Parts: sequence; C-alpha cells; structure tokens
Amino acid sequence: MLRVAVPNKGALAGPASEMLTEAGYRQRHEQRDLTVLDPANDVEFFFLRPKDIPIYVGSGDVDLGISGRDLAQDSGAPVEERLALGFGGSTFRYAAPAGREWTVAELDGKRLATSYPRLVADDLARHGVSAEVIRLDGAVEISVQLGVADAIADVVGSGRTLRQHNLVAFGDAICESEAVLLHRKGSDDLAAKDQMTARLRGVVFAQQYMMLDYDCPKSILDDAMAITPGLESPTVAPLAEPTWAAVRAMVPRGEVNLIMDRLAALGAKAVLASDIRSCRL
Ligand SMILES: Nc1ncnc2c1ncn2[C@@H]1O[C@H](COP(=O)(O)OP(=O)(O)OP(=O)(O)O)[C@@H](O)[C@H]1O
Ligand SMILES: O=P(O)(O)OC[C@H]1O[C@H](OP(=O)(O)OP(=O)(O)O)[C@H](O)[C@@H]1O
Ligand SMILES: [Mg+2]
Repeated sequence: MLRVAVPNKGALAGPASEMLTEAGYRQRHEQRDLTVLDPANDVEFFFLRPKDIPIYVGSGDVDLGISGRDLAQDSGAPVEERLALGFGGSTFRYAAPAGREWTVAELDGKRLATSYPRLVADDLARHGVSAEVIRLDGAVEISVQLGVADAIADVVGSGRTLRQHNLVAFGDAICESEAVLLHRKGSDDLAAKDQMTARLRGVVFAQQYMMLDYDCPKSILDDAMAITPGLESPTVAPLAEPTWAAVRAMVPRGEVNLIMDRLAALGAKAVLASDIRSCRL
C-alpha cells in the first residue's frame, strides 16, 4: 500500500486535500483525523505538520509527501521534487525595519529571527555573512518590535504581514516556493508513485488551462487558429452551415479573456470557455 503524507494544518492543508480529492483519492472528513485509508486506490494518507513531512519522506517511512519547497530545503532531508503543484506560492525573504535601504551584507553581526534556520544559515554562508540566527516557531514579524532580533527572514505571501509590522523586504528571494510533491532521493520508482504523480499532474495542468469552443466563418479560420493553436493542434469540426466551422482548443487560463476578445473581434461567435477538471496529456 502506498503511504502518502499530506499537510494537516496551515496554508497548504486545504488546497492539498482538495487537489487529492480532485485526483480521485479519499480524504479526511474530520479535521482531527491523522490517517485515512483509501482501499480503492490502495493508498494510506497520513496528515502531518508540513514542516515534518520532508523528514518522513526523507527517512523512507512514507513514499510520497506534499510540503512547501522552502520547508523541504530547510529540512536538509534527502528529498526530491517530483512535481510542482501550483498552490501555496510564496517567496522567502529577508526583512528589516522600513525607512531605509538594507543589504544582506549589513546583516553581519546582527540578530536574525526565523523559523527556517537551515535555509537562512545556508544563504548567509553563500553571502559570507555571519549573523546570529534566532529560531522562532512563528509570528516572526513581531520579533523585531519586541527587541529579540534586528531583522528577520520569513515567508512572504501578499506582503501584508510585513507592512503591518513596518518591515521592508530586501535582497534577492532566498527561495521561490510553492507546494511540491516529494519523494526520497534515489528511492525506487514504484508504479503506484507514478500513478499518483500522473493523476496530480493532470489536475495541476487542468487548473492552468481552459477549454475554448467557438464557431467561425471558414474565411477567418486560419487567423482564429493562430490565436488558439491548442496543445497539438485545435479540433476543427464542420457545421451544418457549410461556410462555418466549429473549433475547440485548450488555452492558458490566464489569457482566456484576452483570447476571447480577439476571437470576437475577428468575427467568431458563441465563444465558450469551460473548466477542465483533469487530463492526461
Ligand atoms: N501567506 C502565505 N501565502 C502563501 N504560502 C504560504 C503562506 N504562509 C505559509 N505559506 C507556505 O505554506 C507552507 C507551510 O507554512 P504554514 O505556515 O502553513 O505552516 P506552519 O507554519 O508549519 O503552520 P502554522 O502556521 O499553522 O503553524 C510553506 O511552504 C509556506 O511557504
Ligand atoms: O505576506 P502575507 O500574505 O501576510 O503572509 C505571510 C505570513 O503568513 C505566514 O504566517 P502564518 O499565518 O503561517 O503564521 P506563522 O507565522 O505562525 O507561521 C508567514 O509565516 C507570514 O507570517
Ligand atoms: Mg506558518
């Protein structure tokens, strides 16, 4: 039976379970459940702290796990990314009191608070900077105003928490993170692991694309197909009206409205966009 670790709390827990449900796996109904058996797919899910998941995957006690790239790097565990999952996007940044420009070199000799001590220590070493790293479990942004640290390194999503605490990010991002599917470095390639990866890849891909259907006069078909080339090539079907054709193509979700505007301007009619739930390419 495949053993898979899923975040039980925090920013990744909800989207990870939703994605697994979309991929056809059974997920917990009760927030406090720590395991769920999915006999139909021969999988057992373990609901663990996102920070602990790379440790379990790296030790080989679970076959696959979902966690953040930043957490995987910080763990130092021997794990590899099988698939980027497209949610839980954040950057990991240095930040210090607003009101002036900061550089990473200025952290030398300073106190730096973080929940990700290994990620930070590695980055400071790369910069040749020697700072005192103070490990905190959370709410790191408050540490400067409370006097525990001079600067911080933490997860930045919208940037709202930094602004609220009068901090400003500086330096290059230490990590561009998102949720990832992890396996142990050098572990055997089981068919069951491949199957879960393929199913999740199908959902990730489906979330990034939409299906577009439209009718267009054959006189503009070449121009319309240039706007919607699809992945391989668009499907073109005849309509009862011989001078018209129906076209179907996948388009990137982020561009769908622009593409619909362009098709409408060209003379396409009945331009319909619909969600794709999953796919195998
Ligand atoms: N505001 C956010 N926006 C986007 N991703 C985030 C945000 N906060 C955390 N993450 C990501 O979620 C992952 C785990 O962080 P999270 O804060 O959910 O776990 P935790 O700190 O262990 O749990 P908790 O905060 O509940 O104690 C990390 O990969 C992080 O990059
Ligand atoms: O840039 P923002 O959108 O404001 O989000 C960033 C904040 O979100 C996370 O905190 P979380 O809620 O996980 O609390 P924690 O600090 O206790 O981990 C992270 O640690 C930052 O504090
Ligand atoms: Mg957190």
